Amino acid sequence: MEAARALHARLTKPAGSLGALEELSVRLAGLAGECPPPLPEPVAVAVFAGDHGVHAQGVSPWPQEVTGQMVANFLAGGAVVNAFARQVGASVTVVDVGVLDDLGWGDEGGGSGPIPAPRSSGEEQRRRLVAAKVRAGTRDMTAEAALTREEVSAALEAGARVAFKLVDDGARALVTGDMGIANTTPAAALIAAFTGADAEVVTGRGTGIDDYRYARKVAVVRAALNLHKPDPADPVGVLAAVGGLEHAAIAGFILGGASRRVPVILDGVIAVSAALAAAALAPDAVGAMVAGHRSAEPGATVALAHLGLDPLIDLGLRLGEGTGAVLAVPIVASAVRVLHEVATFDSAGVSEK
Ligand SMILES: Cc1cc2ncn([C@H]3O[C@H](COP(=O)(O)O)[C@@H](O)[C@H]3O)c2cc1C
Ligand SMILES: O=C(O)c1cccnc1
Repeated sequence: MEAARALHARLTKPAGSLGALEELSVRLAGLAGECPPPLPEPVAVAVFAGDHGVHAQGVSPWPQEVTGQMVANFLAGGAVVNAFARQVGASVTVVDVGVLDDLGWGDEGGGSGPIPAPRSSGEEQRRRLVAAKVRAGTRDMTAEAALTREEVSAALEAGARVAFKLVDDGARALVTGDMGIANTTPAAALIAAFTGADAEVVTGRGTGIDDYRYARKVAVVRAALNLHKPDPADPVGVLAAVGGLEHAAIAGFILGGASRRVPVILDGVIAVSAALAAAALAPDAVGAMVAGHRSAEPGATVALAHLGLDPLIDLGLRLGEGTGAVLAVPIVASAVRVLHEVATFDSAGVSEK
């Protein structure tokens, strides 16, 4: 990091003129342990999918089968995250850690299902399904713990395994994605549990709900927290009480990437709620996290502040899937490219002030 700061001071630009990109490139040099750090490419997006027992409480206007249907859409290349990933040349891996439907591809574990025919886009995209279902959806956290500790461990390990495989296959930046109808509810509960913020402050409208349903959602988050009183010093216990399988898997994915010293670009509120769990398990993992964007969900801002991360972009997105994080990829790559390619005052013969 010292070497990166010293190099920045010699590049042909006023010191500090690249704002947040300078500190980002310094952090990435620290993560890699070398200056300049490797360019963060190729990029691999992993979309973790799961369903939620708390859906029964009326917290989302969408039917649960949309989760499995969207998995098929990701594999066909037709979701927003596919379009954005094509724009930056990223692969898309879909990981079933907890979808209610069996997706028709069996769950023998580790295999990859048949990929539907690509949509008619000229650009190629590597897409793959990883079958790693821990359980067909969580339990309703307002009645009992959403998961057992063993199920949380299995999901954490599934996420870490995906990170290892993607890095072994060459990825030099990982992007978190999520799909799971009702998953903004456990995300809010996780953020409240880890930061101590009130349920009302961290709960948002998710896919878009009216005032009646919103009041109900806040009450559901509050009821789950009151029932389980999760201890933030026990992150596996917090994930078991009020988490989701995709939340736990994303936490494992972050830890897997961090342990390989590869940057993990975080998407929206589901990702940052999972990042709080990852940070509670291994505080050093924050060094590998890059906050891709600020989700419109209020809990995301609370979680980012707790992690001490500033988001790179703020476009009012509230979709998930990894979309906001994929949009940040060119910014992360540009920050690193500066350290590789920009001339110094000496080499370019530019006068200093
Ligand atoms: C068609 C569709 C595509 C999506 N892609 C991401 N989400 C996002 O919305 C869901 C969370 O919002 P809530 O908690 O309000 O249910 C998650 O599946 C999330 O990934 C989608 C939602 C829908 C309906
Ligand atoms: O920020 C997100 O990831 C998000 C927001 C709303 C709905 N689904 C996801």
